[in-house]
Amino acid sequence: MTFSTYLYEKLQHVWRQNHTHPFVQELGQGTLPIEKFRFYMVQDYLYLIDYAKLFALGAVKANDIGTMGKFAALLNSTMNEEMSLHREYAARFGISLDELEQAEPSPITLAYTHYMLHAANNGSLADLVAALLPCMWSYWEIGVELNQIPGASEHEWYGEWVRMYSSEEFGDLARWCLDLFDHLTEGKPQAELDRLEMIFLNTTRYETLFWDMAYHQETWPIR
Ligand SMILES: Cc1ncc(CO)c(N)n1
Repeated sequence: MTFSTYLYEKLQHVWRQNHTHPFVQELGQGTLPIEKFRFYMVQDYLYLIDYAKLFALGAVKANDIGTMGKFAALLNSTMNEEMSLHREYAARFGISLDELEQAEPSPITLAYTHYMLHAANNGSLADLVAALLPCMWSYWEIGVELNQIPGASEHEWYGEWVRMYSSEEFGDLARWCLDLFDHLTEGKPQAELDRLEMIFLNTTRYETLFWDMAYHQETWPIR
């Protein structure tokens, strides 16, 4: 069994909380209040800035030219495609570039991105990928699952989100990340696998906390 399959099966009870979260369910049903999605978009833009840095660090930590090139391509497509799509999508919700760039990260956004950057900066390439994998994999799975709800991909406001994350292009990225993780963890000592499992578990949990933060539009309780 690959390490990703092992983690996936072992952590299903945590993993599924992302799928069943009211934010995700209401997004798929098209009933999510627009202000909650608007709040999510701004925080997710801030998230993507640090997420892109993980790809840059992946290029630094890669041990072969092929992997290095792939991380460079991921950095480029996140910075110059996904984020510009995000800006256009945000504009439809009346969110200006200024608002996106001057927004303050919420406590959860800050904790999540800094946790990922800490794992990536201080660990091996496997640590970096363990931090990254739940984000990509769970968004892809959620995208595919929501895309099966009749009308979800054509929804006036949320259809674009569903189409983006259920796309073959996004699926290819998630699959590449999965294969890399399984390759990097093959035959690794148990102590290292245990550390990677903790990182994977924590970023899976942070995904749920991120949906929760958006659903409740949580900012700093202290201004
Ligand atoms: C919080 C979060 N996780 C994962 C993704 C997938 O890119 C995203 N855009 N935002």
